[in-house]
Amino acid sequence: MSIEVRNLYKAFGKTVVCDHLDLDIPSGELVALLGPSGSGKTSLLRIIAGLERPDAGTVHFHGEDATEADVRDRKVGFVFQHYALFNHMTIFENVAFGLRVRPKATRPSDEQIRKKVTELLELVQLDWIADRYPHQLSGGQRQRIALARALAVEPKVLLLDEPFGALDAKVRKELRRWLRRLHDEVHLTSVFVTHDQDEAMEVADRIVVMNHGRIEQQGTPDEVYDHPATPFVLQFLGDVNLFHGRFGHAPGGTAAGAEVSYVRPHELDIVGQPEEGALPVTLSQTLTVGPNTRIEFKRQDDGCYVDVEMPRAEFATLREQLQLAPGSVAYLKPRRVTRFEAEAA
Ligand SMILES: Nc1ncnc2c1ncn2[C@@H]1O[C@H](COP(=O)(O)OP(=O)(O)OP(=O)(O)O)[C@@H](O)[C@H]1O
Repeated sequence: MSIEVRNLYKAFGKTVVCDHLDLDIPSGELVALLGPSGSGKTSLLRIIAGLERPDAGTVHFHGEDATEADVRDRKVGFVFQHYALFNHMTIFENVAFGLRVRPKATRPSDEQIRKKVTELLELVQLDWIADRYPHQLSGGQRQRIALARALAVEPKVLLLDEPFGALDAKVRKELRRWLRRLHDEVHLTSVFVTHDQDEAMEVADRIVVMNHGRIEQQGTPDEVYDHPATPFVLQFLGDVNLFHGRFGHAPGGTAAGAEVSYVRPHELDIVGQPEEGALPVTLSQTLTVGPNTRIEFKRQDDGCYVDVEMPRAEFATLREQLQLAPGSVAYLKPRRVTRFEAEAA
């Protein structure tokens, strides 16, 4: 089921959380609402869910106006950050719950419920813990059960609010991949809220970047990363070095002064000799984390720091070749520069 949001407006007192938003979510897509804390992601999700009323604007589900529809009639499934499983019920009964509380006329038989719950537990690969209780499960397992429970009532839309937010980094990573695979099997229109750009990039078909209640940009992960529409999107999606004016030129020139140049740390080459367009710098320190080394340089013109990142083996070779150590002089050449007008930055 597709979702169409039109001219949506919502404010809490003076805080505008949805500032005349338009958004189209095609049927079957997995969309991430990505933005910093307070940008309005959760409010938008709650309005789509029917848990919150907009002040103005509409939400359509597959062309039908659902703005005034009750949350129960919207056929949405929810998964929240804090898994709200019933502790006194087995995992099986937790997943079966939504089916068992249906009115008699639409309630499936015990046999149908058994079949459905078993299928869902297999889908989330936890059929072997059906008889356990929530406290006997890990956080990651509980979130998978929360997802199975949301899917049990066959929602037309799945809404997830920071579903992995309470889990540690390793489990989070596993569950991202797992959610992606699950979505490829089920193809349910899904919207998930996250403030983690890696999570959005890895999981979503499309990313909607939000800031101050507005949509800054939407597109595939590659589109928003490679062609950021605004300095905010560029900076939110990963580390970046900022240079006033044209890269490699001192700020203050007429045309150059009106621009800001951005270069990501992994898009800078280190060379040993001065070259046209290369920035003279002094090595300050290096830091190796996992497979990459981050090298911090100080610009010779204005003393600002510039970060470069590269695979650790590559840096080890380069360090040998150029005899790099703290205090060494080197030159930085960008492989790619993104420029915005200074006012936009
Ligand atoms: N019920 C409410 N009453 C008053 N203010 C609210 C309410 N809900 C949200 N807000 C405010 O609206 C702003 C946007 O909140 P929202 O939860 O939508 O942002 P978010 O992008 O999801 O942020 P986070 O990642 O921190 O949850 C925040 O400043 C928040 O304090």
